[in-house]
Amino acid sequence: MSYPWEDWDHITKIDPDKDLVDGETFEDVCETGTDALEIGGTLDITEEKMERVVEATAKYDVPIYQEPSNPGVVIDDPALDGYLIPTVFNASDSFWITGAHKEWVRIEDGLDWDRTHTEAYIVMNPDSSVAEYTDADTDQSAEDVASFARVAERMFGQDIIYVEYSGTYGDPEKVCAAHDALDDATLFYGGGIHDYESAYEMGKCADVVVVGNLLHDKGVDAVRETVEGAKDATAELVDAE
Ligand SMILES: CC(C)=CCC/C(C)=C/CC/C(C)=C/CC/C(C)=C/COP(=O)(O)OP(=O)(O)O
Ligand SMILES: O=P(O)(O)OC[C@@H](O)CO
Ligand SMILES: [Mg+2]
Repeated sequence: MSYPWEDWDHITKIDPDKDLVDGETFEDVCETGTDALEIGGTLDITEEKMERVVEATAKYDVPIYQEPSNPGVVIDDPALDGYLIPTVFNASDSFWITGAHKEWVRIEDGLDWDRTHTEAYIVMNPDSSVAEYTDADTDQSAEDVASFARVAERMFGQDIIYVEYSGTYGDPEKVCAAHDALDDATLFYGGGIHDYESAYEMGKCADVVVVGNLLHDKGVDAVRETVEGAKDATAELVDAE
């Protein structure tokens, strides 16, 4: 089975609760060269806010995925290419590993399984909302992170492993360790990517870099730089093969 994210280098994550920089549009976001849009955030997300972003981005070429932070915000919109459903491997509360998923399946009849995929998160920034929200155990060495990644791929059949430092730049050694532990699964990295260099450095370790806050704080020119960094990192890895 092949999946679209196997060809991606860069995702822009849009938080429906936050505004774009003044004067910028969703068309500008779609023209940054990013490979996909992921729409989601942890706090204060509603169906209405989700719908607004999907509507504004649907007419452009970039694929759009919803990343719901709880079952109550999932929207049924044909414009979505799919759903990327988190499961947090280092959550202390099993609700964030399988519990929310069970509730979702229980309340929702007729889930579109072909468009539904999971992301195996390893949450690493103790100060992020997502770490607090899921009560994640973020004290993980490179070896721990690599082992979680291997468990996710080999024992739980996950196609996407996501090392998440939301809000802060992570430790490339840990991200590279996760990458080395994987055979075929795709490694996403997100957290604190803010310029060409940071995208390039993490792009050397992860298959896909995810850029979030930068879009809302600095805007599309800054995001475009990170697209270039991520793409250059991949191109060099391919050349070296
Ligand atoms: C079963 C369904 C439909 C949903 C459950 C999904 C789960 C387990 C969610 C756990 C939390 C999670 C991993 C959410 C993904 C979104 C995310 C990481 C957003 C970024 O969060 P922060 O940057 O920390 O938050 P803010 O930007 O909102 O402060
Ligand atoms: O907002 P930033 O720090 O770029 O993180 C991106 C993403 O991984 C958040 O889920
Ligand atoms: Mg955020």
